[in-house]
Amino acid sequence: MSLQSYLVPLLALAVVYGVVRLFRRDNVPLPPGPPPDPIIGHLRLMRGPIQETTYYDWHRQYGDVVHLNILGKPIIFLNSEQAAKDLLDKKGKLYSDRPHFPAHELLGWHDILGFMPYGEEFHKTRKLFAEALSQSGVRVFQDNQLNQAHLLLKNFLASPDQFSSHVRRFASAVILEIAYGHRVETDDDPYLQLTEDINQCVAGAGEPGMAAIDFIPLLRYLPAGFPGASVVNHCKQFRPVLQNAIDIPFKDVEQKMASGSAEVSFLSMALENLYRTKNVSEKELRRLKISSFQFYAGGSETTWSTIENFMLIMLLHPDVQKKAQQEIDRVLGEGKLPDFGDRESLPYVECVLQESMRWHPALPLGVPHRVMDDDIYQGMLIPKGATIIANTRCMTMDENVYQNPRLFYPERYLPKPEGLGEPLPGSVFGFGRRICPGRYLAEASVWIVISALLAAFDISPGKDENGNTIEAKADFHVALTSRPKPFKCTILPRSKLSRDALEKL
Ligand code: HEM
Repeated sequence: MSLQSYLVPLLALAVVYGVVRLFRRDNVPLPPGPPPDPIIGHLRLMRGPIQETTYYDWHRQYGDVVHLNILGKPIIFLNSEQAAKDLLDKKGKLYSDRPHFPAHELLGWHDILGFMPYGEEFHKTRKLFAEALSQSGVRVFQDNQLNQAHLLLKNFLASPDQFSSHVRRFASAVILEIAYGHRVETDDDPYLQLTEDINQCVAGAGEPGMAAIDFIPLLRYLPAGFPGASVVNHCKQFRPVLQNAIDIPFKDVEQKMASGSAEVSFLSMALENLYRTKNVSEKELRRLKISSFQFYAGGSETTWSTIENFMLIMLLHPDVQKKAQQEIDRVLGEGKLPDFGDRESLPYVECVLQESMRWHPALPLGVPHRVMDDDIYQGMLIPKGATIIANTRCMTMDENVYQNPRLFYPERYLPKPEGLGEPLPGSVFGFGRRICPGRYLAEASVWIVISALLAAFDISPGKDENGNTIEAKADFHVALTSRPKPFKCTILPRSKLSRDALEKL
């Protein structure tokens, strides 16, 4: 048979496929959503900090999958864990891309794992994380987490009013030691300043996929005073600061490895592996450099927020705090501090951890995914290129999954009849091929801190300057990560035994 005789039927097939696809696409409705304005679509709805209650209402009104369009750009909200699993988990190959984030590109973050497009480089980078942060692999970091947790307790004892900066320091110190082998000894450690710079930089760049510049890329060419364009200035100003945060620790580790004084870390181990191969390329070095930076860019603020959320929740629910303390006293004995080996013997504390992450997830809207081709889900079109938001906040408050979801009720995870037998929140670390690679490390860091705090301290409402009790309020910042607005609390050792144990640390 000649080439032509193959070509004609193949071309005909391709045309038929294209026509069927177009026809199918045109006849499939988009998911429902609130009514848009002409031309600008839902732009007005997205201005200002996004109110999670709004999304919650949309779920009730429009269902598990909601469609918005902003200046013609489709955004799909997945409001139930089932919808997110069906699409992001089961169709991972299609749904694992990230939207283009112009603000983060201006910062020089184009090749950081969290914002990287799906493809070959993604797989190579992700492999580095998977190797270092597997469920069993993260056990090697437990000594570091325990030491830092004990340091946190000592700091709480010495200056309880500064609890927020102590927690922040804990979250950064754990990650810095794991990523670079750098041990934070003092509060004026220059590496802590680097993590501060990153946090400030992230905060000013807006929510990835939700900032004005994500919808109007032209903003980058307009004067900073133009509405929505100030983010461009912020990114340009922070780019060199961020470059330092990427370069300085990397060079430090390289130098220490050359002089034989480097501590074991993610970066030193990865560099050692790399140097075993003959030709090390610039690209491979850059991959390691940006990946170790991603450790603290991804792991510091999220861990800090999760622990502070827990602390505020304990103020709001003193009965839960008491019950968890009773479990710890019963299992470990009064005045004893927990170790990782105790985790399985403290099921109620485990439920408190999971319930804290459900009741107020640190990343309420996850990190946006992007669908790489048209898809049809339950008779609705998910158009190619749409930004996909896994609406964690809605998922964790889903009345179809959790009875009375607004109630903070750790027992809900215990098997019936003692509890309600409800599932652990499966959405807080994201989905599919982009699921948080640091989740085992993160859970371990948060667990050791909350179990040690419960064992050693009573956390109760703070006092104002006149000595009156300040009533705790569930008041949170709404941004990429969500944590409480500054609040006061009283942190006191639970007993003489606890104080003695703390003073011995
Ligand atoms: C309690 C703390 C943490 C929370 C709540 C959290 C949550 C998340 C979420 C929701 C995502 C997005 C997943 C998706 O796109 O579906 C994510 C991504 C990511 N997280 Fe975490 N995370 C935490 C701690 C950490 C830690 C400790 C590390 C590093 C050591 C880390 C590294 C990353 C990275 C690299 C990504 C991007 C993954 C990718 O795009 O493929 N995270 N995290």
